[in-house]
Amino acid sequence: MCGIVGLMGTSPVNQAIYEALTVVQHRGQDAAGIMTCEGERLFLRKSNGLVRDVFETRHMLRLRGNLGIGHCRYPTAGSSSSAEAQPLYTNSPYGIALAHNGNLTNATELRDLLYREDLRHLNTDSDSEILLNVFAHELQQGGKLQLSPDDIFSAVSAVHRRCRGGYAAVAMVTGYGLVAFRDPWGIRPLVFGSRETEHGREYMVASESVALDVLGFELERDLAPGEGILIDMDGKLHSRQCAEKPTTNPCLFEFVYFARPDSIIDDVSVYKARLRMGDTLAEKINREWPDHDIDVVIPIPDTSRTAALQVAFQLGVKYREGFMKNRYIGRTFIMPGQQQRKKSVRQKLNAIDLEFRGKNVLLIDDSIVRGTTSRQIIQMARDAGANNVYFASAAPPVRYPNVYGIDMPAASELIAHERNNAEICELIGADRLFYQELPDLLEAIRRGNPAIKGFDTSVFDGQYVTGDVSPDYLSRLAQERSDGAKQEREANYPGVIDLHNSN
Ligand SMILES: O=P(O)(O)OC[C@H]1O[C@H](OP(=O)(O)OP(=O)(O)O)[C@H](O)[C@@H]1O
Ligand SMILES: NC(=O)CC[C@H](N)C(=O)O
Ligand SMILES: [Mg+2]
Repeated sequence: MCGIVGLMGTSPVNQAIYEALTVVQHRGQDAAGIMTCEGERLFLRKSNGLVRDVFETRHMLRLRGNLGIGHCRYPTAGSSSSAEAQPLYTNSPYGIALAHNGNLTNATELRDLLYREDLRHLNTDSDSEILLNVFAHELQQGGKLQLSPDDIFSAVSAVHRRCRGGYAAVAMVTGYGLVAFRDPWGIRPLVFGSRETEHGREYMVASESVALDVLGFELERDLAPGEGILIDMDGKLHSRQCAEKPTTNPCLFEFVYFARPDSIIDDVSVYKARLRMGDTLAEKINREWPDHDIDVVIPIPDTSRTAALQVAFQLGVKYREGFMKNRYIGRTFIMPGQQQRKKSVRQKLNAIDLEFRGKNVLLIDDSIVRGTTSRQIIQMARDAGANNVYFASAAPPVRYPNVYGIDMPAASELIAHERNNAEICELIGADRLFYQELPDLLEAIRRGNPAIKGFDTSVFDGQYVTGDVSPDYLSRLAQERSDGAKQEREANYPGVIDLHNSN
């Protein structure tokens, strides 16, 4: 998914950006980067790895200035090369750096136009480098030595006209300030907030509100779909709706899995939405199986815990933490290869036998995607002596690829693709399987903010809100980015030598 952060401060921002990145680390574990700006100079450190591993003291000392942006990456395009870690930089015009969460669906066409018409050079296969260069080209079109906020917002409008897909972005324009914008469909989340200091007001932009909380910033609001904001070098906030017909379609998977429960997205508390997912899931179980024989409800840590708690409560059954999580193993779903994901589930979770022995257990997970977790966990529950193992997912079956920032490019890798409940149940080895209904999931989220009319429901129903995702596009994507294709590409990849990086 990727986590992004931007900060316009009144004192050096390096440490605050680092801390904010550790708070959005759950969105991307593969690479991290920070770029800061002091006067005319930009400073960059980025590399593969977790935030805590990428930045050593010597790097932090070099990241000078009161303005900066940061990124932690979960790749959905290009390669895993550290050259594609973000922020990305282009010198012309003005010196611009950008960090992006999401995925462009018209990257191929844009790449071609950037070469042929805009005469721009791209050095990586990253779609984020494309987004950066479209923004840079559009800023250059103004041809001004001195930029005004209007010029910056016109460039954001042009980005919206040219780009399709999911994108939330933070950028620095050297000499002008911090810019942030959100795609006109409102797929990817982006919030901003501020805090008062003795030297004036500071602004922070982030993928999730939890980053603002932890850093002591007050959440002002979400960026509206299509909106652009600029915090200029005097610390003044400017904002503008830059899209012609914006709509709000937040990604359902943020609420199901990606976001931290203590975040608020589009005015919906993720925590409360997950509790409501638990309520409706329990209702369904009760409806379909009123005389159930479930002895205990057990969550699969971490993300399912909030929903599981409420399932147990509504069913009137005990809630027990039967699986312990190794706190030093990250999220398995966002790991890059299937082998690593599979191995990490066992390393990450271990059963407490006494909670399983001789019991009928209902395991709850937030979602079943490839089935990597559920298959192994059900076997572990059996090995621990469970009598019957039932399984329930707080999300509906995931049947279609994601093209907006989640690395699920191939339908064939999804366990629910072209399979019915009975077939999935058998494949994961459960005695019974329950899925949340899509209308119930929508309602669980919408109850937090009835003004949200639409959602990006694509992984559940194959409807893509940007309107440009054809069967042809999906089959090309599957060919290029399936686990097998990725493995082969990375093995034969010559690598990109990074132009602007230091060790
Ligand atoms: O069917 P799968 O392909 O296994 O994907 C779904 C699982 O992956 C995620 O867990 P993850 O370990 O990534 O993170 P978590 O600790 O936040 O639950 C999610 O919470 C499910 O448990
Ligand atoms: N998950 C994301 O937001 C990925 C951002 C971008 N497409 C990349 O691959 O780096
Ligand atoms: Mg999980």
